[in-house]
Amino acid sequence: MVKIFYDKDVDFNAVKDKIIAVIGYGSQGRAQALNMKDSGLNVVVGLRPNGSSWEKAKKDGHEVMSIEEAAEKADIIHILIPDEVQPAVYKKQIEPYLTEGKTISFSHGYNIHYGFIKPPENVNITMVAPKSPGAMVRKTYEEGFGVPGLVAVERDYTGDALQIALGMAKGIGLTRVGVIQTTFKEETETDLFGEQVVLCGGVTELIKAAFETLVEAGYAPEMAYFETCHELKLIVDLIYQKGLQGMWENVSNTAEYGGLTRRERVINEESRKAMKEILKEIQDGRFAKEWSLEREAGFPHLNALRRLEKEHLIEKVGKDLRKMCGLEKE
Ligand SMILES: NC(=O)C1=CN([C@@H]2O[C@H](COP(=O)(O)OP(=O)(O)OC[C@H]3O[C@@H](n4cnc5c(N)ncnc54)[C@H](OP(=O)(O)O)[C@@H]3O)[C@@H](O)[C@H]2O)C=CC1
Ligand SMILES: CC[C@](O)(C(C)=O)C(=O)O
Ligand SMILES: [Mg+2]
Ligand SMILES: [Mg+2]
Repeated sequence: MVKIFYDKDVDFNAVKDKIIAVIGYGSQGRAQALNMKDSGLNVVVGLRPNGSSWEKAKKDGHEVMSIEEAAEKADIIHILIPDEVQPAVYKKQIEPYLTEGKTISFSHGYNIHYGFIKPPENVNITMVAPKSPGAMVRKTYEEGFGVPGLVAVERDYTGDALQIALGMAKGIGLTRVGVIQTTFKEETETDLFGEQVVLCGGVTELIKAAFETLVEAGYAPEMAYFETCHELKLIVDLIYQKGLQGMWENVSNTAEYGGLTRRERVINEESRKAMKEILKEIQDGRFAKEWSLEREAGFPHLNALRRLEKEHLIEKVGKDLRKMCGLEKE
């Protein structure tokens, strides 16, 4: 049984007198720093002085300083820069200031789990991870609610590491919805699997394959776009709000029968085997090693794949149709 924490289970005692340095001001950094500050916590933001985030964070009213200064000043150093740059920034700009009893905190277990960051023995290692992109973390907080989240403790040096992680989770607004206690290993492996197989990898390839099938068969790309991409949101919203059952109840009986009888021809034993292989690569560290090598080489594969994705017909058609629907400007 998972343990879930709500607002009523958590207080700010472990964090209220501490300085929390949010390192990075991107998707998660901005949302989490603003939410914790608005919740009354002592937040400073650590950034590289020549980067574009500096002015943004200043404009949002934060006390902004270099990463080294923030790491030195803070009791809790919450690292919210991209996973692939964290090890180098940590080693040079954070580790020298990570003194006894401090807490190093993450929103993804990746670098700790795969050993790319190895903090000293005399600090806490914690995780507070919203289960949502940053924009939603901020938007729902401002609306008085929040998004669900995870907390984990990899090392409890001070004896109150869980209370520190939970205090931060409350400040971010996550305990308004519910925060599950997990481990760095479980969060890392399930997060990577989810984004590779369903959320980012699986769904985009499914959309593209279905779009290409219709276009190759002579159907208008605009029709193909609406059918294989645009309407997906409506279906996902139904599943999100009412579960699979609620979705089936809301589509036509024809769609229900066709979907239930055909889906295993698309996602079948072969796909399940591929999912198991992908999970194995995540579990045994092959994916992490590949991603590190890709970064060291200057992202050649990622850049080529980005270019191909950008040039796909679905992107050109989609842009025009999203403009038509008032979803995208310019
Ligand atoms: N994106 C999401 O919604 C989610 C992310 N996470 C996790 O949260 C963490 C942060 O991810 P995310 O918010 O996407 O990150 P972003 O890519 O949005 O981070 C951008 C920030 O990192 C700074 N930055 C980038 N490179 C460097 C560098 N070399 N040195 C110093 N600062 C740098 C940028 O500063 P500058 O302006 O100076 O370039 C900017 O402030 C990751 O661990 C991720 O896995 C977890 C859940 C969801
Ligand atoms: C789904 C992608 C994600 O895992 C996320 C927003 O949770 C990420 O790494 O960005
Ligand atoms: Mg995720
Ligand atoms: Mg992720």
